Amino acid sequence: MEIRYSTHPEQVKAFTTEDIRKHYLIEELFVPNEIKLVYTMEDRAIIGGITPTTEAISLEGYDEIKADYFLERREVGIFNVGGPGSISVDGEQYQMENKDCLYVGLGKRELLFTSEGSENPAKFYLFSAPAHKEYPTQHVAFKDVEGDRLGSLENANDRVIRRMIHNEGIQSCQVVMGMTQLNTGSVWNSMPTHTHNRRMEVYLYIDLDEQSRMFHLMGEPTETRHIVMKNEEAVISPPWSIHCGSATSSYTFIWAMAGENKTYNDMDAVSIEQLR
Ligand SMILES: O=C[C@H](O)[C@@H](O)CC(=O)C(=O)O
Ligand SMILES: [Zn+2]
Repeated sequence: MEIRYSTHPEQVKAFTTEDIRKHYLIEELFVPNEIKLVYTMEDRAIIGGITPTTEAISLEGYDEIKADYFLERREVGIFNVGGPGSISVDGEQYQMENKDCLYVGLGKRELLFTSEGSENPAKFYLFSAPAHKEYPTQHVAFKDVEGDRLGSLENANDRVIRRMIHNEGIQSCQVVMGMTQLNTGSVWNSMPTHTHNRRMEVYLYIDLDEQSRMFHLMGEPTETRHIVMKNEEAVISPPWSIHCGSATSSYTFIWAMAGENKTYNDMDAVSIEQLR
């Protein structure tokens, strides 16, 4: 498990491109037959990728969290961004098609991740946060969530947002999670942008082709920086940072938050005049 410390906005003013990437960008999440985990001190979230091939992969406790099993003091939201697979939670089997979501609460001991085939393996994306109460395990199939239309083609941000783990959906202690899909010809997400000092957020960009790049924007509204990202990379947004971006093609992203509250609308809107 890799550890990422928190950063102060004053530090970021002097960051080089390499510094920014080292602190916020998460590359190579989906390595065949491996578990990749990044523990960020921002709200103690753990971001992960699990890519089983021929054998099942078990998610266990780690010394970094001094836990005998992963969910001893945590909850986790999971999306499958690869081929079909399944997750077994204390013996209960959940089928996970592409873009399906599973929430697993505090206290579940055995988590086994399996791919249906090794040529097109499942890619399980994880977002975990500390939890103090058990909520039931819940699966939501992508096809069963209609979603809401946001933006417009004129503004190059025509998109569909699906909220899976949130106040009116799957219940959790801290984790709020969902997926936004940009329609063809649209490239901008989350603009006009916002911060939410109550919650950190992570974006995982998917469905970008090999030659496309995301120009993700971060930083204080008056000190913006950008990170050039590829398909299947994630980026950590500290609570004080904006998080939005534009890519060279349309794409999908999974957003995940944890912190002080679970109120999706609790955002501090940033007007376009404020941005520097
Ligand atoms: O705090 C909420 C998040 O940044 C995202 O949900 C924004 C988003 O999905 C979008 O604009 O499409
Ligand atoms: Zn946000």
